[in-house]
Amino acid sequence: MGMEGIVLEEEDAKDWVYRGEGAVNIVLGYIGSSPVFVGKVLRIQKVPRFKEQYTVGTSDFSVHEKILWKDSIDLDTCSSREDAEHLYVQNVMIPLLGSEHVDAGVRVSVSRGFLEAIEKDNLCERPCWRVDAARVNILCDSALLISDHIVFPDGTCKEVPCISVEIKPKWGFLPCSRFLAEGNAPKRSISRFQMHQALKLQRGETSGVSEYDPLDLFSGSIERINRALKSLFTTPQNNFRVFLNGNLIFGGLGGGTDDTTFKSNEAFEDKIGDVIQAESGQRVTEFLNLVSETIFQSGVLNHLLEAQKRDFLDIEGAIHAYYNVISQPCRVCQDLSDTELSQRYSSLHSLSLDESIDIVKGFLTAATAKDCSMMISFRPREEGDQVSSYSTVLLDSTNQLFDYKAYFIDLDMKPLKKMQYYYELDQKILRCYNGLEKAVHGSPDSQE
Ligand SMILES: O=P(O)(O)O[C@@H]1[C@@H](OP(=O)(O)O)[C@H](OP(=O)(O)O)[C@H](O)[C@H](OP(=O)(O)O)[C@H]1OP(=O)(O)O
Ligand SMILES: Nc1ncnc2c1ncn2[C@@H]1O[C@H](COP(=O)(O)OP(=O)(O)OP(=O)(O)O)[C@@H](O)[C@H]1O
Ligand SMILES: [Zn+2]
Repeated sequence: MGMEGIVLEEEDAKDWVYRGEGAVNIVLGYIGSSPVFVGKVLRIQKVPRFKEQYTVGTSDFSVHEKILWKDSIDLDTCSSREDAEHLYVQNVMIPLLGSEHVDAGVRVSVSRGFLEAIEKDNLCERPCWRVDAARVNILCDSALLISDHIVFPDGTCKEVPCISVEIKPKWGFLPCSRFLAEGNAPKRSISRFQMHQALKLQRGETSGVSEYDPLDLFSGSIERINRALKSLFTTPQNNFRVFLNGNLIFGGLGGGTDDTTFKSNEAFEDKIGDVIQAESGQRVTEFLNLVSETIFQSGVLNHLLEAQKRDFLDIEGAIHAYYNVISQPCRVCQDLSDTELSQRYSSLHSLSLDESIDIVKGFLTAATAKDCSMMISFRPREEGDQVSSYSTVLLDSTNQLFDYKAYFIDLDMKPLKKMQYYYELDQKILRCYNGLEKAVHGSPDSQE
């Protein structure tokens, strides 16, 4: 469907309603009647408030970034950041995740009046802390039109309910790089997500530790997938949300870690009564079974795991390749006084530019896959429904058959300059986790 010639103007803003947002984008659902937009969401870029100037265009891509991605995207010919992001999804992420699970969307032109109206009209819907942090970037001239993953477009005439989950799975594997320092051994046995919880707790970014462990969700075992879902339900943080007919009924809006709007189990049980035909008190369990079964059967996370594994050296290895790529002295090796230690990384520093580029590209691609979310939507099929174009899943215990679809969202390119930050964050997480271990198990030299 061509979007040429279409420009969203100020008066169109009333047809778009707040859906949610992350740190970088705000997402609106469509309630108007234009066939071009029905069943779509609009994803609009934001700009941090503390940043003095709005920016547009691709000036924020560095020379090295342009070289890094040159085989997949010609960043020089991109007219805007949306343009570049769109090509990144199209050329880098879709080949990894499969086009049946990703909609790259199309760009649509927006006027400044439209963006200003969107900013003004949605202020009260947005979480305060998100409003304080960023606003709509009114200098953008386009936004992305993406299919709305929480509705089924070929709406039957009957009112069929639709229930959707949004899961931010995070890192599904343990690193096994030979470049991990000895002191960092916990990384080989404890998930990054669980270790990060300790730091988040210490920094007050969460008030409680999540029970969720991504290794369960990615395990391929139905029991462990189910355990992961139960943990997500108990401690959702920003990793789990549920929508009923497009409305949030469980989890926090706006993506924060700790603004979970707690809804009692009973209220949730009542709300999903139309979709899950189980007795009250059993519906949550059955719903989580349905999601587990779907993840298990569809194998949709296998692709994501493969994409995440493009990081095969871990940041402790990739950081050295990064300094090769930007042709600067390695800050990590510089700080190592011990020559023996820095010898360890000399093999990385003698790699060719192309080899270094491949390592860093793999790392950043994996970073996208470690931070994206997955949306799975379900609608019950009824006796007499025609053959469905969707996959189906059977909920054994209630003998209900559901259409479902699974999509990945938020597949943004991670900036190259974040590499040093990734290295530092990793060190902080380890220091904090090791400190905690000591506190719990006693220091190594304390007598038992
Ligand atoms: O570093 P992490 O694992 O904490 O991930 C960040 C996310 O934090 P969380 O999932 O809550 O732990 C963080 O999410 P929140 O803003 O905390 O919801 C962002 O997704 C961030 O990506 P970006 O800077 O917007 O490109 C994420 O940064 P990246 O590491 O993916 O670049
Ligand atoms: N295609 C879609 N269909 C339905 N809902 C969507 C879609 N895309 C995004 N959303 C909703 O909007 C929210 C914000 O979108 P998104 O995660 O893309 O924002 P972001 O700013 O890029 O996030 P982050 O801070 O993680 O980078 C999502 O959490 C989801 O609830
Ligand atoms: Zn180095």
